[in-house]
Amino acid sequence: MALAVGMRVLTRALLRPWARGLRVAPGRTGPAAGGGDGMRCFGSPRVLVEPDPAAGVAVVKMRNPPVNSLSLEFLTELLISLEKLENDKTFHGIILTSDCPGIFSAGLDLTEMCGRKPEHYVEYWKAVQETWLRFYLSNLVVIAAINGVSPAGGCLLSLTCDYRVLANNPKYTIGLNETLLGIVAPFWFKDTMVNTIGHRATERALQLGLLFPPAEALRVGVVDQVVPEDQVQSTARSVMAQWLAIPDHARQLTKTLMRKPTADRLLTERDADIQTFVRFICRDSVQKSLHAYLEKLKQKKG
Ligand SMILES: CC/C=C\C/C=C\CCCC/C=C/C(=O)SCCNC(=O)CCNC(=O)[C@H](O)C(C)(C)COP(=O)(O)OP(=O)(O)OC[C@H]1O[C@@H](n2cnc3c(N)ncnc32)[C@H](O)[C@@H]1OP(=O)(O)O
Repeated sequence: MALAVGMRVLTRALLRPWARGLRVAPGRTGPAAGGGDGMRCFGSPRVLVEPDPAAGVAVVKMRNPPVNSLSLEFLTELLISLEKLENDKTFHGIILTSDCPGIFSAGLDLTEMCGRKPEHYVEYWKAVQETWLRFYLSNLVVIAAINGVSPAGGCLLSLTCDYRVLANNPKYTIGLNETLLGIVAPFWFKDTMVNTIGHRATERALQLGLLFPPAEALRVGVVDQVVPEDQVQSTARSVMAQWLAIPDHARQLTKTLMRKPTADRLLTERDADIQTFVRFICRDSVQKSLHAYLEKLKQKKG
């Protein structure tokens, strides 16, 4: 039932004008294309997929410049790429990384949550929920190669992965910083963090809106490994090999066993969660905070 609802959201998204023609954008043969067996890079305007069929792995590169903010279009393209890879028996794992220098993802797109109509907020929030559910419950091994800063929704996306490798650069902070924007991380953001670093550490991190630099992120457990910047991709590949050596069915069932209770909570409260989001985001005080935050980002330049 829940899956059917998810499929409807995805199908509806695919029917949107901007989503048409996104299914395959054939490109150059990928550098990681498995010894020239002819499998090409594919993807969409904002998501580049570099397949390595020999290894059963695809590198999914987010390229929604300037900051990989998770707009409705971008989330839809990410979902389409994920679905395509999941439906292709060649692939057992994906490495999620960024094509935008210094930025993994700036999180949810603030312009999707500012000055729009309630119907838009409903549509956007459904896409955010769907992305979390799909990545969190994916049967594939998903490894985040975090090669840039990763606040809020960017951090959440990495937390849906099975393993996180972060580049050792003090600028590459990661965390759920929603309170700094005057907004609140929803319960499933919080649950995902609790499952990763525990209750007390989450309580502190979320209330203070902490963005952890690499050493701190490793200490608290937000990431699993911190490596020199030029070793992020190779480390993600070695870790992937280790995970793919485990019998797939046993690993998948264990993942489901660990994650399903958390996902079920959102699945059973999905509509209520949308209503809560829309009510919250429509508040004057919240809109003011978000506008002020966006303005601050813009003024930073000048
Ligand atoms: C009871 C409660 C129940 C329910 C809760 C309901 C609702 C709340 C839930 C909402 C959950 C929200 C999750 C989020 O993810 S919110 C987004 C959080 N993100 C951030 O705080 C990051 C903001 N960005 C930055 O800090 C910097 O941009 C960054 C990423 C460090 C990069 O810095 P830099 O390279 O210097 O680039 P600029 O800052 O100059 O940015 C370039 C350009 O991008 C625009 N931009 C940046 N971030 C975003 C964004 N997240 N969304 C949209 N646009 C963004 C920025 O404004 C610049 O635009 P310009 O036009 O000036 O070029």
